[in-house]
Amino acid sequence: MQTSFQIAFIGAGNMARAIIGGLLAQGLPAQQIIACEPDLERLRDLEAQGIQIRSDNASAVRQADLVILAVKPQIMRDVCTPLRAAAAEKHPVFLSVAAGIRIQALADWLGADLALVRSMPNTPALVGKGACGLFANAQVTEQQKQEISQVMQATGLTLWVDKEDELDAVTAVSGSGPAYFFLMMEAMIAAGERLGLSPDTAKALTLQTAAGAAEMALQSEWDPAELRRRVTSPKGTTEQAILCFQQGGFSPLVDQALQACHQRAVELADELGKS
Ligand SMILES: NC(=O)C1=CN([C@@H]2O[C@H](COP(=O)(O)OP(=O)(O)OC[C@H]3O[C@@H](n4cnc5c(N)ncnc54)[C@H](OP(=O)(O)O)[C@@H]3O)[C@@H](O)[C@H]2O)C=CC1
Ligand SMILES: O=C(O)[C@@H]1CCC=N1
Repeated sequence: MQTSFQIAFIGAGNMARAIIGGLLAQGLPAQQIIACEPDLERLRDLEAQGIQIRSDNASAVRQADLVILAVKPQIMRDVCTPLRAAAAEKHPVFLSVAAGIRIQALADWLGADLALVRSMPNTPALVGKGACGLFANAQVTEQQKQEISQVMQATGLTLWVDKEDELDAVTAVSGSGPAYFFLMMEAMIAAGERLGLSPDTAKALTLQTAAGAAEMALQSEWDPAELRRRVTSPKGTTEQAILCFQQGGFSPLVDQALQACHQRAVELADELGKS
């Protein structure tokens, strides 16, 4: 990928590292990335890959065109407010990946005239299979949106949403979504073992089946419901498993889980968004 942007990551934990991995894999030169954490020792592996490292967030903001805020929502306010002066000097675009931090809160903490993007990525960004929702404030220009799309597309699917509130739904579906599929994998591997497969065999079959089902659903002209029906022979084996899921309330449970996730994103925004 090509961008002239210097990209600073404030916080270099799980999500930042997934995006960084995706960007490097797509050929972004490591020197265009700056990673910031209070403890420099935790950044040595990134430094070894050619990434610039800093323990001073403000110095990174002064050097960046795009600042990716990737700290926990609970500390976002304390991390952002000391960056106000550097932001006013350099005017980079800020992109937050935090669940439940509204653009208005970022504007209150960083500066009302700044170009701000709120996003909800997910960790499969690391392998270029991420899914990311984005919402920009009015200060973000079309050209900046295009540049940000180009950066985030290096990590996978990238969609702009029309209303900021939609990002809480994006959180429930794809931000947190990888964990739901990992949970399903954990349960299937354990069940496979109980049915007599070795742990390695149960894991290999489960992961390949998950990847195969996802790839097939992406490539197929049929929707997932039809693909499911095509696996489910009348009076066959799958039918028994699906019946068991349905009798256990699988679809309402998934609905409840996503509602709870969505609700938590709204709660976080209400709790943490005060200026
Ligand atoms: N993990 C996920 O799947 C997803 C996460 N997100 C969002 O990404 C954000 C980060 O989450 P995640 O990566 O999981 O969390 P992590 O805890 O893994 O990463 C946050 C990093 O920020 C560091 N940090 C703490 N204080 C500062 C500071 N003052 N300046 C710079 N860095 C600091 C932390 O260091 P230390 O550990 O020493 O405190 C940590 O390494 C959250 O807002 C979350 O909502 C969004 C989508 C998916
Ligand atoms: O669990 C969380 O709060 C973060 C946001 C989405 C995925 N992980």
